[in-house]
Amino acid sequence: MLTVNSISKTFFPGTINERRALSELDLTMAEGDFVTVIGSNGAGKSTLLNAVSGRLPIDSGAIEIDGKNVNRLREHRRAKYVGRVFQDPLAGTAPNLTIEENMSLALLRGKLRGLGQGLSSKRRAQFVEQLAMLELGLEDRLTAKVGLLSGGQRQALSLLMAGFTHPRIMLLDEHTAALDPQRAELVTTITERIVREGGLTTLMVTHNMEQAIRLGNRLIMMHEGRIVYEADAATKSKLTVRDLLAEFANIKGATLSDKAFLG
Ligand SMILES: Nc1ncnc2c1ncn2[C@@H]1O[C@H](COP(=O)(O)OP(=O)(O)OP(=O)(O)O)[C@@H](O)[C@H]1O
Repeated sequence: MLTVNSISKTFFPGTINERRALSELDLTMAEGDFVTVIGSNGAGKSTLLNAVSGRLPIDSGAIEIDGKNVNRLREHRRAKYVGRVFQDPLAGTAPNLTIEENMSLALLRGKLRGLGQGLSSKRRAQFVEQLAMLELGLEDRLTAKVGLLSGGQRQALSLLMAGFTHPRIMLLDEHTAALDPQRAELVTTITERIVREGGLTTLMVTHNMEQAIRLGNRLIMMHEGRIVYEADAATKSKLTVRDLLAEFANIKGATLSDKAFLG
């Protein structure tokens, strides 16, 4: 479904600030795979997601979605294949638009059309049904401005919207990291549900090793732009945080992400 074939990315090549963020990285994901990604600071995790979403052009290698090379497909064109939720709850939604306006925009993602002539009652009923699934009471607040919602509520809405159009791949970039533990747990539960119910192929970066083990069917560890450790479903089901720490210890010069031990 997703094939990442030997991709490399260097920032500021040939300058004193040169940074090799991805180094001939390979990753293949089958339909329905849910891969969690952990790694040291600056390992290239966000760059990998940026490369897959088309936010960043890669220097070499190829990215294929459903066997189709998307290297030249710009981010807005790739948006119909790719759903994404960022760490910052402010990033995925427009604060000055209402909940229903945000949801309408999400439905139009990847299509070159505006908000059109408004919402049909059928569509509104759909929104209510989907919001009710979040169990946050947002279904009663369709016309509330999204800027009024809490970070956790906005992240839950972003997730719902990202899953809306059944993207071929869902990218989650530390999307629970900015939330307090209780809200992070809630958003994690909603993530599991949206991924499961949508059968979404998902790539999730997290600093939380316990979460990385608990969620998904595969786990990868990155360091210096490469995948340095990989656990398949069978290995992952028996994996412990201790095992992951031992794997980290095996990587020369690697220090865990600063946030690795935080909730
Ligand atoms: N836009 C950019 N311009 C210049 N350098 C960048 C840019 N984005 C990332 N880098 C560099 O590329 C490397 C990989 O960064 P990336 O953000 O992908 O790491 P990460 O694994 O997500 O790290 P963290 O866990 O700290 O968020 C780092 O050395 C970083 O400084």
